[in-house]
Amino acid sequence: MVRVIMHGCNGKMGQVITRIIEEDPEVEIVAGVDAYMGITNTYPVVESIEKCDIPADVVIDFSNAAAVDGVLDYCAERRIPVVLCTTGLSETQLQHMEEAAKETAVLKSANMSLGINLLMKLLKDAAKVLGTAGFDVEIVEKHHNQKVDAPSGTALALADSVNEALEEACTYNFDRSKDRKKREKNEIGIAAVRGGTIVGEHEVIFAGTDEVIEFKHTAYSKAIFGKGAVEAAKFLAGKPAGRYDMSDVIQL
Ligand SMILES: NC(=O)c1ccc[n+]([C@@H]2O[C@H](COP(=O)([O-])OP(=O)(O)OC[C@H]3O[C@@H](n4cnc5c(N)ncnc54)[C@H](O)[C@@H]3O)[C@@H](O)[C@H]2O)c1
Ligand SMILES: O=C(O)C1=N[C@H](C(=O)O)CCC1
Repeated sequence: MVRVIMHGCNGKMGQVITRIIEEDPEVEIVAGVDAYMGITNTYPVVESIEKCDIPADVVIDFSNAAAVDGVLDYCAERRIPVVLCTTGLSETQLQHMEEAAKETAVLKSANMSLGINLLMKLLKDAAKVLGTAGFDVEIVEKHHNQKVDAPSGTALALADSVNEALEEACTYNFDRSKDRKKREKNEIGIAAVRGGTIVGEHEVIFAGTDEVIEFKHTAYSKAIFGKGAVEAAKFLAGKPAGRYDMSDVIQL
C-alpha cells in the first residue's frame, strides 16, 4: 500500500484525488494538508506541512506556488518523494526544486494527462519540420476563472517542447499590446484566456504561408490530471533521489 500525504487536500484537485484514491486499493491518503479547513475528510488534516508528522511514502502537491518551498524542504529533509503538480513556480523555486532533487525523488509535471504528455512528444517532431521551414508558432490556452497563474504551466511546457526541438532559438512573447512592430521570426506567442468553468484547452498553431497546422487538446474533466498524479505517486514511491517527469510514468 502506497501511503500518500495530499498537500492541498481541500482544493479542487485535492478533492478529485481524494475520490480517486478512495476507489484504489493500492494507495491510501494517510494525511492531508490545507490552509483551508472547511471540508471534512476521512483522513487527518493539518494546516501546514511542517505540522505533519505522519509517516508516508510520497507527497502529492496541488496547492499554490507560495506553498511549494515548504513542501520541497519537508520532502528533502525527510527523503520523501514528491509529485509536484502546482504551476506558476518562479526561476528561484525551480532552482530550489533541483536542490531538493539531490536529496529525494521529485517528479514535476505541469500536466498529468496522457494527451498533453503525448502532445509534447508530437510537437518536437512537428517543430523540427515546420519551425525549421519558417512556420510561426503561437499557443493559446483557456482555463476557468479561478485560476491564479497565467499563462498555464502546460502552455509553457508545450512552448519548451517546441523550443527544445528548435535548439532553444525562441523567445516567448506573452503580450504584444505595447509593441508597435511585427512579430519576430523566432518568437513563440503565448496567450491566456480565463472564463467560467473551462477545465483546460491548449492549442498550438503552426502558421506558414498559405497553410496552418493546429494541435489541440481539450480536458473535459479534472479526473485526467488526478489519475495521472496517482499513477505518478505509485511510480515514485521508493525511487532514488533525482528528477523525474511523466515520460517516466507513461509509455509514450
Ligand atoms: N499538473 C497538473 O496536471 C495540474 C492540473 C490541475 C491543476 N494544477 C495546478 O495545481 C494547483 C492547484 O490547483 P487547484 O485547482 O486544485 O487549486 P485550488 O485553489 O482549488 O486548491 C489549492 C488548495 O491549496 C491550498 N493551499 C494554498 N496554500 C497553501 C499552503 N501554504 N499550505 C497548505 N495548503 C495551501 C488552498 O487552501 C486550496 O485548498 C494550481 O497551481 C494549478 O495550476 C496542475
Ligand atoms: O486548473 C488548472 O489550474 C490547471 N492548471 C495546469 C496548468 O497550469 O497547466 C494544468 C491544467 C489545469
